Amino acid sequence: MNQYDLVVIGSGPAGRRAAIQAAKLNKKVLVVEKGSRVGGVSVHTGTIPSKTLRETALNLSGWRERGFYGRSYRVKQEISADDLRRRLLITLDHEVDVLEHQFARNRVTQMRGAARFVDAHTLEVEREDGEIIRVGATAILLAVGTRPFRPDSIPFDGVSIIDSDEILEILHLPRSMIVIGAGVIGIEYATIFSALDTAVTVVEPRETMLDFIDKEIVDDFSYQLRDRNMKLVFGQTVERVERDPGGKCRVTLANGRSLSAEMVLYCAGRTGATDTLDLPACGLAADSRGRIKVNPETFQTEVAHIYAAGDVVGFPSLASTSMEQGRIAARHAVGVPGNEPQKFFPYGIYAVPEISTCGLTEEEVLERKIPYECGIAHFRETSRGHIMGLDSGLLKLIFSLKTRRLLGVHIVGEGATELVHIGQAVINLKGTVEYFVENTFNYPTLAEAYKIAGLDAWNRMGELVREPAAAEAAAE
Ligand SMILES: Cc1cc2nc3c(=O)[nH]c(=O)nc-3n(C[C@H](O)[C@H](O)[C@H](O)COP(=O)(O)OP(=O)(O)OC[C@H]3O[C@@H](n4cnc5c(N)ncnc54)[C@H](O)[C@@H]3O)c2cc1C
Ligand SMILES: NC(=O)c1ccc[n+]([C@@H]2O[C@H](COP(=O)([O-])OP(=O)(O)OC[C@H]3O[C@@H](n4cnc5c(N)ncnc54)[C@H](O)[C@@H]3O)[C@@H](O)[C@H]2O)c1
Repeated sequence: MNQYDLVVIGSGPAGRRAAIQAAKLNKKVLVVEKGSRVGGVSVHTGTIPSKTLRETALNLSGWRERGFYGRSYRVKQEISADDLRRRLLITLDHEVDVLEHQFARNRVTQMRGAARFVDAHTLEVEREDGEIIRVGATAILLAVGTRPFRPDSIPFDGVSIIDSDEILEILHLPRSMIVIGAGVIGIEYATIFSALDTAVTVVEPRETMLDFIDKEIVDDFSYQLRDRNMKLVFGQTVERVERDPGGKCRVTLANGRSLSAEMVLYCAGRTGATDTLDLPACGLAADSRGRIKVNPETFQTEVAHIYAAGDVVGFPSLASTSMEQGRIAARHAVGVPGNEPQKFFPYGIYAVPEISTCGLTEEEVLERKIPYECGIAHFRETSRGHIMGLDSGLLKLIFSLKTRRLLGVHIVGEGATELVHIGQAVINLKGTVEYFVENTFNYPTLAEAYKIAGLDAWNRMGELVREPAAAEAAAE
C-alpha cells in the first residue's frame, strides 16, 4: 500500500490549490479524482463554463453595444446552442491542460477513481474498470464539492426540465424559460439567457433575492431586469412541474397560478458530495445537505488529521475562497501554518449586469450602529461610461464617520467584478475617504467612479482636520 503525507480527494479549486501547496513544501501528495478529467465543478460544470457561456452570449448578441445601437442590435442574427458550446470546449481543454501541467511540474501524483474511507488513515479508490487500490495517508483533505440538488418531485428529463449541469448540454436555445430559484446560479443563467432574447421568468419562494448583497444594489439590479421584461415571481412556492401534452413545460405555483415555457431550469441549491465517502468509517458525519463541519481557521474536521475545504464546508462556496481554504488546510496539515487570511474577500456575481461587493453592506453598518456616510457614482457620469454607451452602472462606497475608513464597496454594472478589487485593497489596507479624494485615477476609466463616489461622500463628511504632525508627514 502506497503511503502519502497528504491525500486530497477532489481536484476542484480547493483540492488543486491544497495539493500544489503541500507539494511545494516537499510533501508526498496524491490527488484522487473520480471525474474523467481533473478540474472539478469549477472547470467542468460551474464557474468556467458559465462564465464562458456568458462571454459568448454577450459577444454574439452584441449586448455591450446596444446602449449605442439600440435593443435590436445583433452581432450574429441567429445564435445556436452550438455557437455557445464551441468556445466552451476550447476553454475547458485549456483549463485542464494548465492544471495537468501544474500537477506534473510539482510532482503531485494523480489517481482516477472514487475514494472512500476504510479507516481514518486508509482510503480505497475504485477505478472505472472496477480495480480497487488502497492508499495510506498521514493527513487527508476532503475537497469533494457539491452537485445540484435534485428533489424527486421534479421530473428532470435532461432536455426541457434541467439542472445547472445539464444546461451546458442543451441542443437548442429556448424561446422561453422558467428559472426556479433566484440564488446566484439561477440569477446568472436567467440574465444570460435573457441577454440572448429568451423570455425568462424567475420563481423564488422568498420575497427577495441575493440577501447578502447591499439592498440598494439589488434594487437597481432588479429594476434593470424588469426594464428588459424579465418576470420576477417572488414569494411563491412551486407546487408542480410537468410537461403538458403539447410538449411545453408547466409550472404550477402554490397560489394556483400556472406558468408555461419551453424549458425549466431548476437551481434551488446544491448538496455536498459526501454520500459515497463512507464517512462513519473515519468517525465523521455530514449534515442533511451533505456538508461537513470544520474549524473555520484551520479547516480541520472533528477528526484532527482530516480536513475539509471548498463547497463541501458551505458558505461562501466560491472558487476563489475554496482555493484559499485549500491552501490554508494544506499548510496546517503538513505542519507549516500560514499567516492569518485577510478579513474581507470580494463576491462576484456574473449576471448581466455584473454585481460585485466587498466589505459591509449598508444594512450591516446600520445593524452594528456604526455612524456612516455613503458616496455614489453612476457610470454614466464617467467619460469612459459615455464612450462605452453605458446608461446604467452604479458604484457605492460606505465610509465610517468616526475613522473615515472605507467599510464597504458595492457595484452593479459593466466590469464590476474587476473594479471591486480597488475597493477591496483600500478596505484591507485600512484606507480612508482621503485615498479616493487625493489620488489621481487614469482617465477615461470606469475606475474614475471611485473618485466620484469618494468626492460625493467627502462633500458631506467635510475636510479631515489633520493634527500638525500628521499634516507634515502627509506632505513628505
Ligand atoms: C453554475 C456555477 C457557477 C459558478 N460560478 C462561480 C463564479 O463565477 N465564481 C466563483 O468563485 N465560484 C463560482 N461557482 C462556485 C465554484 O464552482 C465552487 O465554489 C468551486 O468549484 C468549489 O470547489 P471545490 O474544490 O470545493 O470542489 P468542486 O469544484 O466541486 O470539485 C470537487 C471534485 O471532487 C470530485 N469528487 C467528489 N467525490 C469524490 C470521491 N469520492 N472521490 C474522488 N473524487 C471525488 C468531483 O468529481 C469533483 O471533480 C459556481 C458554481 C456553479 C455550479
Ligand atoms: N459568481 C459566483 O460566485 C457564483 C456563481 C454561481 C454559484 N455560486 C455558488 O454556488 C452556490 C450554490 O448556488 P445556488 O444558486 O444553487 O444556491 P443558493 O443557495 O444560492 O440559491 C438557491 C435559491 O433557490 C431558492 N430555493 C430553495 N428551495 C427552493 C424550492 N424548493 N423551490 C424554489 N426555489 C428554492 C432559495 O431561496 C435560493 O434563493 C452558492 O452558494 C454560490 O456561492 C457562485
